[in-house]
Amino acid sequence: MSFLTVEHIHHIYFTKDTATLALDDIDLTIEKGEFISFLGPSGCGKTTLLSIIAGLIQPTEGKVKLANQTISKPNPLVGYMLQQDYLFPWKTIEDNVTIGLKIIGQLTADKKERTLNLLKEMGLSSVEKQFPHQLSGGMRQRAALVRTLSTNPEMLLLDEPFSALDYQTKLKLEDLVFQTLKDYQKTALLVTHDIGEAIAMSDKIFVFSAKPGKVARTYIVPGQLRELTPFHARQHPQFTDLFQQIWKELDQLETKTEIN
Ligand SMILES: Nc1ncnc2c1ncn2[C@@H]1O[C@H](COP(=O)(O)OP(=O)(O)OP(=O)(O)O)[C@@H](O)[C@H]1O
Repeated sequence: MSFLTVEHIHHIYFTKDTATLALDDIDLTIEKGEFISFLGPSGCGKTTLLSIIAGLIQPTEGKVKLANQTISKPNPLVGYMLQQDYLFPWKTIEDNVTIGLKIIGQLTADKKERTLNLLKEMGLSSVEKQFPHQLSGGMRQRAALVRTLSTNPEMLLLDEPFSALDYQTKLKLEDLVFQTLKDYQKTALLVTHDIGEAIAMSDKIFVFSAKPGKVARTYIVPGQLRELTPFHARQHPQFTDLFQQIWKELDQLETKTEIN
C-alpha cells in the first residue's frame, strides 16, 4: 500500500462564464520517505494538485488517499511550505515558528524545545527574538521550514520554496532542506519550474503538460544521483544527461500545447 495515492483526479474551475479543466485524470502514487517533484510549465495544474493533496480544495472528481484515508480537509500529517514565507511581521521568529503548535493546542515545553532546537540546526538560534523584516530571504525561508516541521507532519508539500531567492542562497537551502528532510525521514513533494532543482533533489519526477494539466511522463532519478546532496548531484555527468532528456520533453510538450 502506497503512502499517498492520487486516483483519477479531475478538476474544473468554474466562473460565471467559463469552465477551465485544470487537471485531467491524474493518477499517481508516492511511497513513504520518497522525495517527489512536480515539474511543468506555468498553468499545468501543479499548484491545484498540491492544494487538493493538502485538502485545501475538493477535486471535481477523484480522490486522494493518505495512509489509506481519503483526504477531504487539511490533515495534520501534511505540512505546506510556500514560495513566500508568510511569517507574521509583528511576531518574533520564536513566536512565528511555534504558532502552528499553539493553534492546534500542542505548545508543550517538550515540543517548544524541539522546535527551538530545529531553529538552532538551521543556524537561526541567534535570531529567535528578532522580527521577520530583520532577516534575509533565505533566513526567513529557513524559519518557514522550521514552522512547517514544528507540528511534525509526515509529508511536506513544498510549492516553489526557493524561487524567490538568489542563486547561491537557493543552492545552499536546497542542500539544507534535502538533508533535514532525509534526517527526519519525511516524505516530500516539491513543485518547481526548475529542471535542475527537480533532478538534484528528487527520487522521482512527474512532468506535467498543460491545457489540460496531465502527467506527461515520469522519470526515476538514477541511484548514483540520489546518493549525493543536491549541490554535488548537479556536478555529476548523469545530471546533465537527465537534464537534456527532460529539457527536450518539455520543449516538445510546449510545441504541442502551442499547436493545440
Ligand atoms: N481560482 C481559479 N479560478 C479559475 N481558474 C484557475 C484558478 N486557479 C487556477 N486556475 C487555472 O487552472 C489552471 C492551473 O493552474 P495552477 O495554478 O494549478 O497551475 P500551475 O502549474 O501551478 O501554474 P504556476 O506554475 O504558474 O503556478 C490554469 O489554467 C489557471 O489559470
